[in-house]
Amino acid sequence: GSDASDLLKYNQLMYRKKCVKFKRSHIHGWGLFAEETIGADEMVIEYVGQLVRSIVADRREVDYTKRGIGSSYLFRIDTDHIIDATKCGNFARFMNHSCNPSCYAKVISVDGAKKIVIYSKDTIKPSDEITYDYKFPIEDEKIPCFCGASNCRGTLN
Ligand SMILES: Nc1ncnc2c1ncn2[C@@H]1O[C@H](CN(CC[C@H](N)C(=O)O)CC2CN(Cc3cccs3)C2)[C@@H](O)[C@H]1O
Repeated sequence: GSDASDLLKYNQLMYRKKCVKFKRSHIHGWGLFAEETIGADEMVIEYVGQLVRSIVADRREVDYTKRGIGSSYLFRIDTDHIIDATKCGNFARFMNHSCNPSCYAKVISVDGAKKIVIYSKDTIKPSDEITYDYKFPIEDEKIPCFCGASNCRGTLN
């Protein structure tokens, strides 16, 4: 099933990381870009960070917002768990949102530990920006989306 394939691809990714780097993005600030061709349905990168429970993340979000960091290094895994990449994370935290993304996020279990991995949807060419749909919950205070896709929804939330 997909679990076995997830595990195989995760181990392959740990053995040989995909060549990616962060550069200025046309979408927003810094973005993550492929430096090699990445095939369709490949595991591109893990969204690394601290696994925290929702109540801890809520407290941190208030603190980060007060310190002007904002809350967008927080990645929700499920109703009770969040990955916080604010203090420790990898390049994955530079990925921007797109309404027509090159990748998608998936929660997998590795030895019982939940992890967020980013899979390519289609072939990604060198210097393509690596994006995924943030799937932010709908909010009153809108964040305008600059992904520029023809099917852009106009906002992130
Ligand atoms: N399609 C989009 N349209 C508009 N804005 C976007 C899009 N997609 C990502 N965004 C912004 O990017 C944040 C997600 N960020 C991804 C990387 C970001 N580009 C960066 O340079 O750090 C991480 C958060 C942590 N914050 C630190 C900051 C850096 C500069 C101003 S605040 C940004 C999001 O919360 C958004 O504010």
